[in-house]
Amino acid sequence: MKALILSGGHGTRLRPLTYSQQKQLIPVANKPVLFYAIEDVIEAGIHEIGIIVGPNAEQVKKVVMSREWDANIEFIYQGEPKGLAHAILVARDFLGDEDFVMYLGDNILREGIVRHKKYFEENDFDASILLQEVPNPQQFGVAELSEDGKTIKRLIEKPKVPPSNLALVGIYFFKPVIHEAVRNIKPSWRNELEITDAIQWLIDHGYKVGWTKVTGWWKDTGKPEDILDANRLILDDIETDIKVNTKARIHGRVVIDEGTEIDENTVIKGPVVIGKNCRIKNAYIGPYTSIGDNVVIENTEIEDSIILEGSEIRNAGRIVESLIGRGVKIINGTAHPLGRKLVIGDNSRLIL
Ligand SMILES: Cc1cn([C@H]2C[C@H](O)[C@@H](COP(=O)(O)OP(=O)(O)O[C@H]3O[C@H](CO)[C@@H](O)[C@H](O)[C@H]3O)O2)c(=O)[nH]c1=O
Repeated sequence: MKALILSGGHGTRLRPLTYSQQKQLIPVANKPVLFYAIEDVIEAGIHEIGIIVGPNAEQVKKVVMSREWDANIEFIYQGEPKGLAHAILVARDFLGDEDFVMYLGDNILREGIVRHKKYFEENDFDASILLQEVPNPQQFGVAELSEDGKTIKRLIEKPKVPPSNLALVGIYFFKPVIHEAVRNIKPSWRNELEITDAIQWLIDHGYKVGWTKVTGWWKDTGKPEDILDANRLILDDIETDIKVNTKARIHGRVVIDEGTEIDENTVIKGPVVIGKNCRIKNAYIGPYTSIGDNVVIENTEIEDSIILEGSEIRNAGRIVESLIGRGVKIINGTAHPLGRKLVIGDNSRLIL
């Protein structure tokens, strides 16, 4: 089996962060979202991975190749994001005539895919999808099951009136017949070749489509709230690992990487992850916070937030539920004229 991981698209719902970086590279608990997908497929014994790349192809390649993987990784250029089924079209040569798992690079699934892969393989399905009950099915592909709940009757992409609350998770298993399906569907109202339509084509043509239910948590990290939520869920599982000497007062599970200096006036209450070479002074770092490499924090309280690498936060009061990009400066200055002095990117959100 091969894997096709999707890391293209524009990530419009995550602007301004996605003006400068591909959305699947945003770190959750200091690890790019995309890495969780790569780790899951390798854990399931798949070592041939194709990664679909789009507008920021070079950036994705650089970040992925900065680490060693127990897999051959090929990058497949999609260009404009014309839909999930379009990604399969452009990956045709890479996929050949093998079964494959398609994994959306912005999805994180706590339990991984081992159990789901086994179910697909043991039941000789032509395709198998993963479903989870959600409170907001309008925002996903939704499945309607047969009366006995055994088979899938219909799949609809982002329905206004959902026939159920069973959302399609962004992980799909396919036999090569999917190539015929993606060649035979037409673009949707949003002008994309939808994977839900391709799977519906399989159902309509008598192919066997199975499904498994996700038991642990699953997150589509398409929006800032989702990234913060994924961060909380991942941090819930971390183990303490402090690689430096510090006199800071530390409670709960905390990870601190090499080269980071934290003074004795700082209080850290886990779960918290702090990267390399940070400087933290007279601060409070509260639960569910992830701090990237080379961050400076002084005289500030931060809780339930993600701070990306190279940012500097001084005398900034209390920061909560925030997603702060790379190289950001938040400083409470004393120079006249006093007041908020802002240099903010397009589509930023400030709640003061
Ligand atoms: C359209 C498109 C997307 N992508 C990447 C970007 C994202 O990492 C990922 C998902 O794309 P999005 O456009 O965000 O898809 P989204 O609206 O969340 O919906 C998809 O993912 C949902 C689950 O997350 C499913 O419930 C939906 O049925 C499915 O259509 O695939 C590509 O690499 N190429 C593309 O052409």
